[in-house]
Amino acid sequence: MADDGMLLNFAVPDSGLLARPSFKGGTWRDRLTAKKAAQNWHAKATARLSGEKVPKKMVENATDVNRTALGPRIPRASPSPELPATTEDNRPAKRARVSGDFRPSNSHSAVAKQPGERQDVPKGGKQVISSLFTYNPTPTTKPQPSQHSRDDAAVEPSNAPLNSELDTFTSLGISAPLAAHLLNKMHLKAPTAIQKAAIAQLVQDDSDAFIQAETGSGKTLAYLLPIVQRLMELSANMRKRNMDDNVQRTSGLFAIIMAPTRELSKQIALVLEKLLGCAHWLVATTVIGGEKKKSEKARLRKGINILVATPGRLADHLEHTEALDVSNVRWLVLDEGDRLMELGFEQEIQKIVGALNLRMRANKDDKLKIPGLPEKRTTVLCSATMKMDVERLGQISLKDAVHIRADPSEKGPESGETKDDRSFFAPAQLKQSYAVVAPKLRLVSLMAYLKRAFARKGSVMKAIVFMSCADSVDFHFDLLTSDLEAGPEKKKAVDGSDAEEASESATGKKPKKTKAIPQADPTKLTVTNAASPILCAKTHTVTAYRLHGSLQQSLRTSTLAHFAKNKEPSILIATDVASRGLDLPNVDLVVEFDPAFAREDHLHRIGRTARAGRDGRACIFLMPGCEEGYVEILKSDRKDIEAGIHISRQDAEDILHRGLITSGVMEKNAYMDKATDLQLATERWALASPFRLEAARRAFQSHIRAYATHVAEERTYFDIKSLHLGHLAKAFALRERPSGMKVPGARTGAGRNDKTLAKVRGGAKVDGASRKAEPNKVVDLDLPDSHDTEEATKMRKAVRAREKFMRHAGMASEFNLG
Ligand SMILES: Nc1ncnc2c1ncn2[C@@H]1O[C@H](COP(=O)(O)OP(=O)(O)OP(=O)(O)O)[C@@H](O)[C@H]1O
Repeated sequence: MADDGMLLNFAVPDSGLLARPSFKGGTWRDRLTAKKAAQNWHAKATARLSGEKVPKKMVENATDVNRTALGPRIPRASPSPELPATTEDNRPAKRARVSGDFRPSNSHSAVAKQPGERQDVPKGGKQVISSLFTYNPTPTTKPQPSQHSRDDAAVEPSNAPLNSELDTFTSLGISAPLAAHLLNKMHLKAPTAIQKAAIAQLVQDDSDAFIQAETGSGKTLAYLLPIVQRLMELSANMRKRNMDDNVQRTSGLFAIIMAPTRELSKQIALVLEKLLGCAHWLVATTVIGGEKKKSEKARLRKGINILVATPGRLADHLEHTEALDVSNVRWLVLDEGDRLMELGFEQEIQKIVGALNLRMRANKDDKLKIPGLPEKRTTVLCSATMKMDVERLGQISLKDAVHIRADPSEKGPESGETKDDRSFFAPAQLKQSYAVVAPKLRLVSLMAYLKRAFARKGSVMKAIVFMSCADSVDFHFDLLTSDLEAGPEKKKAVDGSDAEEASESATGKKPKKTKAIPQADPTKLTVTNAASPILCAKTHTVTAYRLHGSLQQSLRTSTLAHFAKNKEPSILIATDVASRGLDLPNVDLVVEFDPAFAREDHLHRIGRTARAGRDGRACIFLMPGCEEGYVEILKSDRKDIEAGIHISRQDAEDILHRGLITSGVMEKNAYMDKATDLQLATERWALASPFRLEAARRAFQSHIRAYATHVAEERTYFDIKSLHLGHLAKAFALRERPSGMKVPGARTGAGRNDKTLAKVRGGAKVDGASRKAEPNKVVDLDLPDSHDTEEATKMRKAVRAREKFMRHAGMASEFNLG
């Protein structure tokens, strides 16, 4: 609104217009914005009064500043005594506009009703439209100038293949045909450091082994290659003795590889299949659940030599499938041992190890049938960490194990450092950064960050964004794959369509123009990939994918396969179901939008990039305040932090500016307008459909619950009582007060009701004057008691709480227990 009309009413004192008003209260940014607005207004008024033409830019600036200051938070100039006040100027500064009608009366507002827009506001529901840039907590830490001075060239990758001519697969005892197959078919020239150590040991020795190495260092081949090599030797032995031609599928089951999730098992099976290309007489299969047991049984009956399994399903088959003969098993691998324990597979593993021991003893004569079959079984345990539960797993499964590490000079259990999981580091070449972003700015900052990342084709091919819960993944996926500018009548073509249609759009084919179905739920779980209009650039499209445990297994598998194969820029929004062991090619960037529940999870997440010596970037979003302390954890990720490697920092302003202001613009604060517009567009988008609104509320609530499940020792950084729920709601495009939020069909747990959020805060009112939480009140979320001192108890409780949270949030199958 132009101010011109109002100025006509002003009486101008002789002294000329204006003793400059003073600006008090708010942050320096608020005061600066208000001061600029007043300066513009002052210059304009003076020009008008002296009959000069007002430059157009000045008018725009004044309007822009007002718009940015949408919310009433901008401290108004104290009315000058010389200034006859208008009604507008006399209006007391309000913190936020709260009204039954969610439309602000302010005509400057960018929230004016859009044509065709639905106003899905609950009857009598309060809407809060506040400015994005006011009342934000200020960061407690400042960036160090040196934090931006990382010398990339000096960093040697820590998980790359070795480059000495002496380090070849054959020099480690791998046969020439297998080494040739590795080179010609799998394009692997030299082993990585962990492969060198593990292959040399396992090819010639039958001792048990504990393999510990960082992410992306090639652990899978480190244990698969020796097994395949030894089985090929068995075959050669049989040929020599003129027995059968080779080892046949009916010769027996020789190796079992256990992994905690179905995805990981499938991935291992794929690598194994490639490896067996040079020994086609060896047969491998998987038993991992999610498939009919009958067909698994049929495969087992036909005979297999190597089995990849999840513990639950394997234990089941051992009990119920007669055809599964494990008397010849001489290699047992427990991959991701710490995860196996975390997910509560201890009992199953105990059962399996017990059954293997029993049947091996009972069938000792069988080895005569297969000359060269080792007397004893070799058990290999792989884990990134050496936590107490891994020790327990070692006790169950290993005997006199050799500790294999990439760098043998590192200290191990023999040095008495068994419980030190600080021996698990991020790859040296991984560039880490953190973004300090206030809760209200989180959503727009994420979009700006991703926009910038994908702006230039090729700068980022693939990115993974980690979120804390499935509901949040669904909400963000839906948002990123929607056209925020289009009204509901121009709904995205993939809304309401099935997965195949979505896949087509992802493969570059034109999306089918399906008719918008008004009642179709756009959040429905059959669509797991679609183009992301907000991230697409003129030169390329960006496809967004979602992945979490509430999706059907078949959909999860196809989504991962699709993401892995996609040669165009793409982004996977996922829960921790994608954090462990998954080897997705060309992931250049990992964004931890919600920090992980524990340091190890965080290391596994960022380990999805910078694999096998390749470059990679990772960025974690932290909120100002106690979360900034998490930087200490980030520093502990790095072995090389003392060597001058820095973790760079970005603030929300940088992110918004870089992501939203493209061409050589202009005013310093233009990003505020853009961010405000974007935020308002997301809010309108959420309001336009009851499904979206519900999904946004559900995502918000699940996010808060997930927030409460950080492991006890990290809860100083993630203190749920310090969360500003009202601000955080804005990051889910919500205009409602969290206290009154109702989610029909929310995945609530037993005994939970709509007051959950208030309870999270220790019974304090969520909004309004009594916002402060009562510090000593116990958080009522069925969470672990934070007063425990014993580490083991803490960990167990945290895991139990997390499992409980998942159950309550309807994510029981998050990890696909096999
Ligand atoms: N010798 C090698 N040379 C080049 N690339 C390799 C080599 N060995 C493995 N790789 C590649 O490295 C990547 C990571 O391998 P793998 O998944 O086995 O790592 P990992 O150590 O198990 O990682 P995580 O701990 O994340 O599970 C794979 O893409 C694999 O093909």
